[in-house]
Amino acid sequence: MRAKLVVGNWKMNGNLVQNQELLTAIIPGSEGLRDIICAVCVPYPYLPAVQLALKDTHIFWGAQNVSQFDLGAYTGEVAVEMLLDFDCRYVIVGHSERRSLFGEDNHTVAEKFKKAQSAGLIPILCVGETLAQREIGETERVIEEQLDAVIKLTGANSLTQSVIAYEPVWAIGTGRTATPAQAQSVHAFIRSKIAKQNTEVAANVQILYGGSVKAGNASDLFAMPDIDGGLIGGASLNANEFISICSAAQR
Ligand SMILES: O=C(CO)COP(=O)(O)O
Repeated sequence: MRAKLVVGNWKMNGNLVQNQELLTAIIPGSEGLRDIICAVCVPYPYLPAVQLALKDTHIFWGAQNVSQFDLGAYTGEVAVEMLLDFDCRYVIVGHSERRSLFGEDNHTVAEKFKKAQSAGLIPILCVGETLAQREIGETERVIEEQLDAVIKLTGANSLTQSVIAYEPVWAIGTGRTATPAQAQSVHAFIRSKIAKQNTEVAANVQILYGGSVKAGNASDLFAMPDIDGGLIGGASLNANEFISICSAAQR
């Protein structure tokens, strides 16, 4: 049985004071949660403060990106070893904002995935199609290419120690959510694709949905058989919303 997982992606938001307020409100709310894993992925500079705030709680933390390179002359980059210094458990790789705004292609994302995993971090691999791609019937092809780049570099077995997040680009920050049936259909496609290589890995890998998840639509999404939780953007910045979404993921 796969555990449900809800991850907040704070994106480039917050400051020291606001983050502390947010976590102070989330922590007590998280204490009553059962059978679900919660985490927040925060901007790099706040990792020490977030680690300090969360270290004795049930909430895990992580980063939103990582370098594909080893330590060295890469100005402005952050290496996996640095994330380990702050006990990160998760790192998001290949978010659509990184792909579209910062030029990360499938191969770069796969390298980041591999680097994170070889250091013992759990990569959260984001995949998803744009509206234009969906409208011309390319959804499965796009997602297949995104997954294949990782499988080619690391092997399908590596997906056991990872999380996949299906985030349709047209649903991110738009208030437009994929219907539970639309999301389920893509999640089932992802799982069946992995099953062709390894049925056990396919049965165990957590596949999250992301894109305008709110307290009001989370239960219907999480009730779908192949949706194992959510990757939450905007709503993760509001403690009540985030805790409600986590509660909706409880069995
Ligand atoms: O991109 C997302 C999470 O990574 C989703 O963002 P929103 O929940 O704000 O749509």
